[in-house]
This record gives sequence, C-alpha cells and structure tokens, in this order.
Amino acid sequence: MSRKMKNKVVTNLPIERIATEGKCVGHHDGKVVFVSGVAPGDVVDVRITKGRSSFMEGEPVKFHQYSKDRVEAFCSHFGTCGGCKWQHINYELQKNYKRQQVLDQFQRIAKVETPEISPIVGSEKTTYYRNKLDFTFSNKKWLTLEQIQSEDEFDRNALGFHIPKMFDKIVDVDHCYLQGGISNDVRNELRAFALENELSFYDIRNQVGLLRNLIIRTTSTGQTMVIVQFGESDLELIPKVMEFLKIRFPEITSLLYVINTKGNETFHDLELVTYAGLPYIEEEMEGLKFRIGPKSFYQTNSEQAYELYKITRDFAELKGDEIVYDLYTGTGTIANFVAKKAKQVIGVEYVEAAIADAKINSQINGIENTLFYAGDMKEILNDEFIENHAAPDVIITDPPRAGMDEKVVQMLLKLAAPKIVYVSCNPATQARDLALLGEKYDVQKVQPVDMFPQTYHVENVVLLTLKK
Ligand SMILES: C[S@@+](CC[C@H](N)C(=O)[O-])C[C@H]1O[C@@H](n2cnc3c(N)ncnc32)[C@H](O)[C@@H]1O
Repeated sequence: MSRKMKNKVVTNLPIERIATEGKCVGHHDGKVVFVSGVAPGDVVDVRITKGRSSFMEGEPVKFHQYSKDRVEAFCSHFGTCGGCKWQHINYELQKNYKRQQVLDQFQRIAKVETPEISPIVGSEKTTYYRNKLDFTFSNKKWLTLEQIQSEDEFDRNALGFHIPKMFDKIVDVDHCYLQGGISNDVRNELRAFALENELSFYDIRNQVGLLRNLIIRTTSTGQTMVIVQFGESDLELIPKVMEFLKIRFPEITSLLYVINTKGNETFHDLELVTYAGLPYIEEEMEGLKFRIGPKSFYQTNSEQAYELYKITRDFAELKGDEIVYDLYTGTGTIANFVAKKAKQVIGVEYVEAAIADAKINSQINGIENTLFYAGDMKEILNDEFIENHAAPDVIITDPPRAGMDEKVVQMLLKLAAPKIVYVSCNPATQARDLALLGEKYDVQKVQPVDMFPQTYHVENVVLLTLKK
C-alpha cells in the first residue's frame, strides 16, 4: 500500500522532531514520514518520494505554518547545495538536537548504561569554521527551474559542490560561508580565468577535461594550501593555470597540483607537484606545531579540534607514567598533544603519508616519547604488536565514520586497558561498538562537541573504564 503513496501529497503534516541524519519526522496513517528541509513545529504538505511498508520519505511542497525555531537561511545556495542543511534552524536548537541524537543512538543501539550526556560544547564560529573545502569542476552545471524554463542560453561550466545524490551535477558556488580567508576569491577568480581562457571543465561521464578539482586548506595561523587536480596532462595549460594562481594570490603558502586521469578523484596514490611555496601548511595548538601535507587528514574545524583534544586529554587523566595507544592517529595530532603527560604514546594509522607527518610533528616539537606505525588497524593491532610494545594503560581511539572493525573491538577487549577514550564522528557506529565493549567496560562520561554548525553532524567523546 505504501509504495502506492509515491508522488502522492500528504497534507497538513505536523513536523514533530528531528531524527537521524538531520531529517525530520511526522506521522501519517500510523506510519513515520521522514521529511528533509523542514523544522520541528512546521506544518507542511509533503510529496512522498519513497513509500515502504514501515515508513515513507518525502519533501515539503507547501508550508501552512512555520516553526518558531526557524531562522532565515543566509546562503543563496541553501536548498540546492548539500552542505549547511540546518541553517534554517536556530543554533541553540541545533545544539540541543545534536545532543539528542547522541542520546537516541545510545538508547537505541548501545543499550548500555550511560551517565547523563553533558550539554554539547558549541562552536563560537557558526560560519567560516572549516579549514578545508573541496570544489569540483564540471561541465554539468545544476540549473534552476527558472533557468531551464527561460529561453536564454546558459554556460554549463561550474565550479562548486555536488548536488546531493547526483554525481555529475554541480552547484556553481558564488559564495561559501564555510571557509574564510581567500577561499571564495580563489575559487571565483580561478573559474573566471578558466572561462576567459576557454579551458575545459571536467566531464565526469566521459572522463575528459582539463580542470577537475580544487582543494583549499587554511590554518588558524593564516597559511593557505591550494591543490588543483587536472584530468589531463597538458604541459602547456597546466603551468598557465598554476602561474595565474601564484601571481594573483601571493598569500598562498603552498601551491600544488596533481594530474589525475583515473576514474575517481582520490589522489592518495598519485604524486603531487609543489608549484610554489612549501609542500605543507602548519597548524598550531598550545605552542605545538602540526604539519599538514596535501594527503593528510586534519580535523576540519581547527578551533573545535582544540576543544575536542582538550576533552580527550582531560578524560584520559594522564599522570605521566602511562603507555597510551592513539588508534587512528591521522597526523598524530592527539598523540603529540597528550605526549607531554604520558610515558609513551604509540600512534597507529593506515595512511603512510599521515604517519610520516606524525613523526615529523613529533620531531619539530622536540617530542621524543612517541612511536608511529602505518597499517590497517585490524591487521597491525595483533598479538605480535602487543608483545613488541608495552600493554596500554589508556587507549584513545578516533576511527572514521564506519567505526571500528569488529576485530579491532575484540582486540581492545582482549587488551583490557584500564581506560578507553573513544572519540567519534558518528554516534551510531560508536553506539554499536560500545554495545560490544560493554562486556568489559562501563561508560563513565559522554561529551558531545559541535564541530560542524549548520549540519546535523556531531562529534562525541566517551570515557570507558574497565569493570571492577
Ligand atoms: C577521524 S580520523 C582521526 C584522525 C586523528 N585522530 C585526528 O584527530 O586528526 C580517522 C583516521 O583513521 C584512519 N583510518 C581509517 N581506516 C583505518 C584503518 N582501517 N586502519 C587504520 N587507520 C584507518 C584515517 O586515515 C583517518 O586518518
């Protein structure tokens, strides 16, 4: 019956609350309806886009009542672009919903006893907080309905972000409120230069075109890295583009490019060329320097990363004589950040370039009690590894969104370190892992942190102690 609902319009649906992944929930005919682009308190007509036996999904087509918690969205790309999906909800409420999400996931999935979840640590900056953005060049610009219906011809080249669920359509970004500094100018002027010089924008379907991707990374110390990804190896045009950026933006401290003719945009396996400046940028925290190469992961909100690391260090309560494992260490930021307070810190991560940066980060900061290893966690963290190193007193783990592999969780249970500090960017997978760790561990503290205002994403730090 529900499949028949597809494209039908449910009228006057009161929106009740926010569910996972930022969608809101209403009820119709005893079924849950997930609706995007609305806020709790709205009353809307919803066109059903998906009907299943237990739930439906839809999008608003008419608003009868607006929630009192709504605010005016500030970005002209709101509703089209996949980022900042919560900018129509006031920030105080965004924070409450994020905390609620952690609570919901823990109750639904973890099913372990938890102490009260602390109020979320909010971000002072609610715009211009990201230190990294990734823009795509495309010859398939997303056109608005008015543009499609108008008689005018439109240039279809675009530089911006992917439209959600459409791999080849790109919203041509005029201004992005996520990254400050020269980011908006670099993107807009590079696009203008490319259009003026009739350079080809990437055609993702046919995998041809010169300009493929633009990555801009900034630091709180004012450094900027710009990486241009080219889809063709044109030795005449590439220097022309790079020279334009070098001359026009002397503020760029690290200007690189990479030629990528593969089927995907990742460049972990490709060689980057430093065209001007240094091959890295440096972030600073409590006087420590962190070197970030083009292939390294670094938390994308530097100010909130500092808050996150302080909470992690506080939860670990190090006295100076502990062996600490920092799993999924990235460029070793947490490892180096806590090293002063530990006997030894061992960081593990699978991106080799990040491990090379982690070692350099220890070196440039004069830190001598860290060791770093590159490898897949489920392979490297084995009995031999433990035999070769002292057993940990504290384990800090900060896995990707997918959480920890079950083999890794089993290893943590076997290691039975007195304390685990689990940092996560996905409370659902964290809750799943906690359900397993619950066999030997109690959850002592739960502290959500907002790294990504205007989105539903939430970071969460949990302290676990070994059951007595
Ligand atoms: C959320 S990041 C944490 C980085 C770091 N703790 C920080 O704060 O900068 C997760 C890291 O896990 C690494 N990673 C993902 N899967 C892995 C695996 N199977 N084995 C080892 N490391 C992995 C990623 O490369 C990434 O650097």
